Amino acid sequence: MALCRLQRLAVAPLSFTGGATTQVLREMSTLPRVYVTRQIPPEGLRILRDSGQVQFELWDSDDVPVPRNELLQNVKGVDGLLCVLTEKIDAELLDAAGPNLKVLSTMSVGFDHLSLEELKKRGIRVGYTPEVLTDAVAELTVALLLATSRRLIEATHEAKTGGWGTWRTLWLCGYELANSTVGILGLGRIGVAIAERLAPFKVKKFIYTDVAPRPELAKVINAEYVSLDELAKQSDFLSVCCALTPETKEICNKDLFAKMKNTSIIINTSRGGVVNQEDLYEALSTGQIAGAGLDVTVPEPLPTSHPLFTLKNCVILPHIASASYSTRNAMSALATNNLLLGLRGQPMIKELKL
Ligand SMILES: O=C(O)C(=O)CO
Repeated sequence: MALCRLQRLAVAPLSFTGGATTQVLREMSTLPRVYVTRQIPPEGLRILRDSGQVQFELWDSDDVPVPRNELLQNVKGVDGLLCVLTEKIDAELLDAAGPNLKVLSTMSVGFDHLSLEELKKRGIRVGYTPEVLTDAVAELTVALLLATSRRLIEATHEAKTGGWGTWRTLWLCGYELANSTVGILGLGRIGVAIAERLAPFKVKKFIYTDVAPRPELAKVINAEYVSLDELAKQSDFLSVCCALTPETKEICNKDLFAKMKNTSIIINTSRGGVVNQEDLYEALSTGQIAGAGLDVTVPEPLPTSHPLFTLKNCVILPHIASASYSTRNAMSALATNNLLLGLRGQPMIKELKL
């Protein structure tokens, strides 16, 4: 497949080359070898090329992820690996890479695709990309919340397809943020940034839950710490912002939905695995809750035949929360810098404590 060809690049002091010449250069070069699992945005690629620090190979497509078998082949003997969230970095892959692999850098804030235990066991350092995407994710969360609560997708569909009759008193009514209680499940930088953007909509109260109170962050948005039960009971809008861990897997399930108000809306911009989708379908289709806005699902992409797509009160986006040009470039730059620093044995800008 032309799009998915493996591009081999050897960077300065070796100049760009390709094909057989690269092979020769690779044999001659003593520069650390790096594999990049995706055609990352230009800023990161430029840093990698200009560094003169590594020779790298790239899966030269953004449309098709590198097939697992190819990935297992391509990582053999590399010193560094730069991946995105679609690659499962587990024991099999780390074994395939072998003992040279010292640094893994993921172009994501989430790290549920990484087996941290296996990475730690092998002494591999891990970089990731928090903070640079906070604004983009918060912005998209607000957009998704409003699209869901004010039924924007349904409304444009009605307008386009002849459903727009006379002005009607209760047609396409939704729920407003003014005087509402907004609950945040997992209060971190992103939860705070969402609350900061929602506050001017005259939200009455912010509440949150987490494994423990986070007073420093909560103070910024004047949020009250409550139990998960209270979060479900009180929230008019429940924004899921927690990482996917064994503890949070499917934490939004039928027990939680049963405690929510039938006027409440859940928004998930974290990871699909935090929500039990069968239970969500049930809660939405029976009117137990009013709506859901999902930027993340299990699996991704969600098959177009999935029952959630049949529901008018479920707005589904294809995992685009961080998808602005500036943010994706910043993520690629940070991921690349983390990788290069790690390979030099220096502290990364953002490194996971394993
Ligand atoms: O960075 C992540 O973890 C994402 O989900 C994409 O922005």
